[in-house]
Amino acid sequence: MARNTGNYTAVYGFPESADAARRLAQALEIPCHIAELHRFPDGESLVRLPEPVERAIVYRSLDRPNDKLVELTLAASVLRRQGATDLCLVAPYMAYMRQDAIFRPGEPVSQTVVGDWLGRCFDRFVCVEPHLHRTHTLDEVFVGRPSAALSGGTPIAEHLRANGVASGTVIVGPDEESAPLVEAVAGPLGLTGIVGRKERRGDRDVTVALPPDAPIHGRPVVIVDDVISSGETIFSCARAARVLGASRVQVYGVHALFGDIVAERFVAEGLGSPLSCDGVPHPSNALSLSGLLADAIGSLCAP
Ligand SMILES: O=P(O)(O)OC[C@H]1O[C@@H](O)[C@H](O)[C@@H]1O
Repeated sequence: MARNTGNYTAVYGFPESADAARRLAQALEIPCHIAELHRFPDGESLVRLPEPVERAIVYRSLDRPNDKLVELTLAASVLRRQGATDLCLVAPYMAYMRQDAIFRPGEPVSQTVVGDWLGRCFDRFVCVEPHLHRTHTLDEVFVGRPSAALSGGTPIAEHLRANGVASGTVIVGPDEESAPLVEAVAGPLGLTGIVGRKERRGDRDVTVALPPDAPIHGRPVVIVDDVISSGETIFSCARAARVLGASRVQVYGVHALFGDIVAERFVAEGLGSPLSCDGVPHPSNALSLSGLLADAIGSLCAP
């Protein structure tokens, strides 16, 4: 049976994530066009999207977001001018979600600012693990716009199943906020899931404590988290798992935001390479989100 495309007739991608945009278009069986980007010597961007359609999916994650936000705004403007009546932004990684409150006087609520901004450009939104903590749903971010916040747990559970996960494996999340992801991985596989307690004192100053009675001794541990950035959360969590006697530690991060120096730390910490989803292009990408995203687009636009 043909997949429900939500009546969207094309996916528009951007050069840095062209392959993932094409995979989504392929899953939906619709064409994919890649935007032409030009960077002027003064740093301004120009976006060209020559193929007009009425209902368009725009695919782009907002890692390293500042230029991308402007370019998405320009892209939406081009598509509207060319007659688009419905624009769905598929941004597997949505930026500025972590500043969802004023933590110190004088700060903005960046999540609200960016939500309002993109809500003026796009009609619908699909994101994966959008770091909704104090804000509980994407409806509060993109007010009045239909949206879907997808769990990265399904592709991780599928990957573990396909690779023959050992029955005694324990799925570990570093903090209470990772509990839904842990459950989405452990539940379908019938595995035990536990979460730790994280204390963050600075960007790279993090300690994760696991419950001392966690049933980890002699068992393989899989740590799962929504984002890996400095890696400190994972490193601390992995150390805690080893102190409790984990027989081996494997790591999955939904969104890999780290560079080479952090990748080397993974090796130095004896963790091997973490695996990530392809929402943010990264050498650790091993899990495709295309099927999950394609299914969500159909449901988001179901009559
Ligand atoms: O510790 P690093 O990798 O810098 O940051 C990632 C962590 O910080 C949190 O916001 C994320 O949910 C994740 O647990």
